[in-house]
Amino acid sequence: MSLLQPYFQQCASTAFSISFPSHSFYVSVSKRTFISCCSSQSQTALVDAPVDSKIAERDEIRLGLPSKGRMAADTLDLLKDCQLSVKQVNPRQYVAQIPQLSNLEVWFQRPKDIVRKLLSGDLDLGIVGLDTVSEYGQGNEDLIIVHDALDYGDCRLSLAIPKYGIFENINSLRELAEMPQWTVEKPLRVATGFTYLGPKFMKEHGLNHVIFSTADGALEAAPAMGIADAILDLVSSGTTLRENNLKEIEGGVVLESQAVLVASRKALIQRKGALDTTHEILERFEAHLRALGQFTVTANMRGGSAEEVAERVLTQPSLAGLQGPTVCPVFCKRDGKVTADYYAIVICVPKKALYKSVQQLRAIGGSGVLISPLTYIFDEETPRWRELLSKLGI
Ligand SMILES: Nc1ncnc2c1ncn2[C@@H]1O[C@H](COP(=O)(O)OP(=O)(O)OP(=O)(O)O)[C@@H](O)[C@H]1O
Ligand SMILES: O=P(O)(O)OC[C@H]1O[C@H](OP(=O)(O)OP(=O)(O)O)[C@H](O)[C@@H]1O
Ligand SMILES: [Mg+2]
Repeated sequence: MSLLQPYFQQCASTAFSISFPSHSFYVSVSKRTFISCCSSQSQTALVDAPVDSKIAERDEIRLGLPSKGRMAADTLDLLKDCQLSVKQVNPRQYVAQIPQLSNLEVWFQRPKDIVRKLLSGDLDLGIVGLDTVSEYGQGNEDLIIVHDALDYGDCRLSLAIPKYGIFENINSLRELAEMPQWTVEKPLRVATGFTYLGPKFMKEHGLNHVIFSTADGALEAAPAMGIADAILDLVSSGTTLRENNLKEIEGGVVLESQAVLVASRKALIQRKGALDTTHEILERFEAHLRALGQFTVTANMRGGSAEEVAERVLTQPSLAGLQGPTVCPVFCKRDGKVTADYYAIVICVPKKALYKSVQQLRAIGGSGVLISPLTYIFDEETPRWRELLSKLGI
């Protein structure tokens, strides 16, 4: 099999399509099985592939979280901010609970194993980087991104080349592809840990004379060591590239990544309680993440009526709030009579537009402007939930 290098692609719950360069055929398998997958780069991985239409029986829903590394602490912080604190007795214990979600078990795993275990049916939900889902999920349709922007772990998978030598004047993927140096005998050598996404990207962009090598880390050393011409790796600050005399090129970004909530489609459809639990987690995430970008602004404004004040507020582009301003009379007693000369307005403003909003409020007569943080914004229904139901065909 490794000689023929077939591509294995799960195409249905009970069947796999095995494609060879010239033809393809299907085999039906009726029980859980381990399948060795080979890519065109001879990279071999074991995938615990679920082939039953039924999922493994268990009562708990399992959520996989990164056990260590860059994503681990931020993931626990996000859950805590959503009032879903993970109770872990000690850091070496790999199973934990979230008391607010009684039917859920947390399992700490390495990010790539979270994706593999979602595919094998050993986890139902997971939080990892989109890069990891894309690399290790290999487009498997059982994986569904439930929340695509958890707002941490930002990075991009990007192609980089040396700043010097034959690459000095090469600044785009097109220019790199058009270099006469790359031939069948002497292909462009790319070092990467992304042995699925790398070849796929190159093929899709018409770079045919390319070979890949892989290493577990410090890839940026490969060009200077003479091992590779280019590297394909994650970049966030860009410091590692800079320090190793490498540069990114236009059109060379394979993927923009951040932390995502990912689920097994099969688990959401078949496992009792999985969809409800996912709904709750999604709602809490959405409510928290929406609120993160906003402040509540309260100000007093002199006016003849609530409508007149609202009209004045709505003339300003940064003061529209989520659905419009809340305007309430501020009552005071003057000469024994209760009157409302002032109105309090309450709006949500994007953090980025805070100062502009304060200026606009002042311009229309606002005074005593109070700014408070927002903790959660719960909408009637989150767009991502509707999207998820439609992806599930519900
Ligand atoms: N500068 C960065 N470099 C690498 N990963 C980053 C960076 N910024 C954010 N990330 C995110 O963090 C994840 C990597 O975290 P970590 O290094 O813990 O992963 P890992 O899979 O345990 O790595 P490894 O198995 O190679 O040790 C990436 O998949 C990516 O989503
Ligand atoms: O753009 P930057 O902020 O510099 O980050 C990018 C670097 O960080 C990661 O490496 P990591 O620190 O995980 O080391 P490793 O490659 O040796 O595992 C990644 O593989 C890049 O090398
Ligand atoms: Mg590195």
